Amino acid sequence: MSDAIVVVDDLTRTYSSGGGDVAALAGVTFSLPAGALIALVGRSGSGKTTLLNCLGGLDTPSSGRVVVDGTNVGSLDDRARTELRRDRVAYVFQTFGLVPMLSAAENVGLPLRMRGVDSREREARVAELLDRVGLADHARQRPAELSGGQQQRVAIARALANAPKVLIADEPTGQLDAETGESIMALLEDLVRTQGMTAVIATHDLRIRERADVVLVLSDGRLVDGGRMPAAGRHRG
Ligand SMILES: Nc1ncnc2c1ncn2[C@@H]1O[C@H](COP(=O)(O)OP(=O)(O)OP(=O)(O)O)[C@@H](O)[C@H]1O
Repeated sequence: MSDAIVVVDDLTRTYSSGGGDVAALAGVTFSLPAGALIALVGRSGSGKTTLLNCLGGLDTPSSGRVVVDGTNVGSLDDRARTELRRDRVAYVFQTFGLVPMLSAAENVGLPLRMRGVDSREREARVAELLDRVGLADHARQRPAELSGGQQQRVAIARALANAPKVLIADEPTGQLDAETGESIMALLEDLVRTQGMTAVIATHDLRIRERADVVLVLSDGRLVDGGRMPAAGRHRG
């Protein structure tokens, strides 16, 4: 499986809480091809967020291995983890996570600023990214001046800023009406197909199954479907 961009091997994550240990993930194994759209589904509490957080280095496995783009995420020190999150794995959240005081353009430019990209190059890249998500005319607006769907587009543009190999999205349409949610899913699919990025999208929206190359189904912390890697993603280049 040399072209796997994500390899998860016997991953467990156990939380200790007042009522005893909770096995949020219990022996999850799968591989994902580069350039694929992955839907992660399962009932509330099945472990979706925990899995995404382990992929993105926001949470640490109790045991098992998570390899993203050749890097063993579980064994990274803080600096390497920060670099992974800055350069190779990007997140999109249900609640958008934009900085309220900054304009759309400034929000999108933040990851570039953090990487030390100079202002001229940053401006060009931000304009390109906003155009890519259909917001070229909204660059100066702050999040509160944008609709929910537009805010999520800004968050997606920001996630794309450093050209990540893997985009992780946790319920990206959870706060949006059905039609707006559909347009966000269509945008994410289009980005996967045209940029060769892999997107892992946790969602309750079953329509994503129609778009996805792989559907991972979690139940009580176990993968009950989708562990096998298909031949390849449908990257159109
Ligand atoms: N920090 C924590 N401490 C204790 N238990 C936790 C913690 N985070 C998650 N859990 C538990 O782990 C299990 C999986 O939670 P997780 O948030 O990954 O599920 P989910 O599938 O994303 O749910 P939802 O669809 O509701 O977001 C749940 O039983 C949850 O209560």
